[in-house]
Amino acid sequence: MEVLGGPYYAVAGAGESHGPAVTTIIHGCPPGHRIRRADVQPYLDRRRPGGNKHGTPRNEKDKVVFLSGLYRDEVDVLLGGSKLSVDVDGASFETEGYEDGFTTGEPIAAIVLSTSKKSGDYTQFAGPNGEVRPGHTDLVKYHQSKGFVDIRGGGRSSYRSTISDVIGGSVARIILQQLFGVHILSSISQVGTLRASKTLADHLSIKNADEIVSTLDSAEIPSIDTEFASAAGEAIKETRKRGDSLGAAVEVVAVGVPPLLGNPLYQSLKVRLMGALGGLNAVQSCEIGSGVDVIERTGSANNDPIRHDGYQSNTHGGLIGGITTGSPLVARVGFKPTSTINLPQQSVTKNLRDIEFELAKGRHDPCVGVRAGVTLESRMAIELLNALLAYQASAHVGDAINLFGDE
Ligand SMILES: Cc1cc2nc3c(=O)[nH]c(=O)nc-3n(C[C@H](O)[C@H](O)[C@H](O)COP(=O)(O)O)c2cc1C
Ligand SMILES: C=C(O[C@@H]1CC(C(=O)O)=C[C@@H](OP(=O)(O)O)[C@H]1O)C(=O)O
Repeated sequence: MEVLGGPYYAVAGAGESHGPAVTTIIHGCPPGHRIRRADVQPYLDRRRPGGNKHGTPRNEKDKVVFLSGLYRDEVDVLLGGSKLSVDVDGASFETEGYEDGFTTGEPIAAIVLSTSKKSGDYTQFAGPNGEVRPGHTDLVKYHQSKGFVDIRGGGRSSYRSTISDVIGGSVARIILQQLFGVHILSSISQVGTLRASKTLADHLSIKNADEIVSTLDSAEIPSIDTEFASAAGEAIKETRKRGDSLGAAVEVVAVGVPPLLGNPLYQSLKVRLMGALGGLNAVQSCEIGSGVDVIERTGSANNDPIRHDGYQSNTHGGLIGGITTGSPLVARVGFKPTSTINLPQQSVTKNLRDIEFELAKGRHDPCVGVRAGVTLESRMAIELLNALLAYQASAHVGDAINLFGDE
């Protein structure tokens, strides 16, 4: 089944790039946590298309409406925000979404409408004679679906589907922050051949997290290294003008992570995290801690010294044996250059006739790394909350379970 996280905290999504809406259902959310729509919306604002001049020109507002799973007795506060109206069969129906409530432990559903679609731009890809973009899902999805794939935008394989990741991840990170003060941030560390000279992992702590968040949130290229960010912005602009695209790397770091979460082997937090981050659209690599740099080190240079108060350095990136150590969780994710470009390329039609492919129309990101950070953070939050719930489900065998006091 296509869910993120799980089995304890799981996020299910539905909806194509040019469909009416993207729908999300969160299963397994623990009860009693305050969730305000206004606390989730800023994460969707970071993800939305049209919010960054270095991203796709498609401009969606992506306002979230919560439909279930929240409650409080002050119903005017619970319902104090969004309205939902639908016209069907000549009749109009109106209701309110949830604005501010406490999780009940029951499924949380949310909806985000898609309103800025130019589906006519994609007729080039329709039917058996439709053309195939090298690097996108057009060919494999067409044949896998026996020709019934939605070809508008990237269909279900579009980055638009990650609205669900961000809604599920935002609820998870709000809860992790309420419980343990966890902060999860990301920073672009490479664009093409340009590399940042500062790393987020070296600079982030629980104390300065809010300050770093506000700097990154206001940046066009969200990177802790502002000099690199302005050079990267220029490179993206120039590359887009030439009709081409650029790859990127994004660093994701969580601080305040509780120790001892995660299973040791086949479902280890390392496996899960690498799958969750490495499985995102356009990702080609996912490194933990020092990543590929460890290959050239000796053990004496790579081992993190330990004292009674914890690990003294963090080449391990917060995980040993797939279990959290309490050190920051550190990952570095590598993205390929956007496959949809404005240059001629060799390709085929869906029925495998050779063609010289040229993109007719469409709105695309010239460097996918620019908008990817919030989704990586969200996926990390989902895996962390799932691991926390798994720990609590398995680590207290033998503890008394009482409802009305002592037996
Ligand atoms: C933030 C982000 C934005 C993206 N925007 C585009 C885009 O505008 N055009 C495009 O062709 N691919 C875009 N992609 C990549 C495609 O979704 C992805 O390449 C496609 O689903 C195929 O999956 P794969 O590259 O993982 O094999 C984007 C990816 C991310 C992470
Ligand atoms: C719609 C979003 O980004 C899209 C991601 C995407 C892709 O192939 O992944 C391709 C483009 O799709 P379209 O041409 O349908 O607009 C991007 O704009 C979004 O992030 O919400």
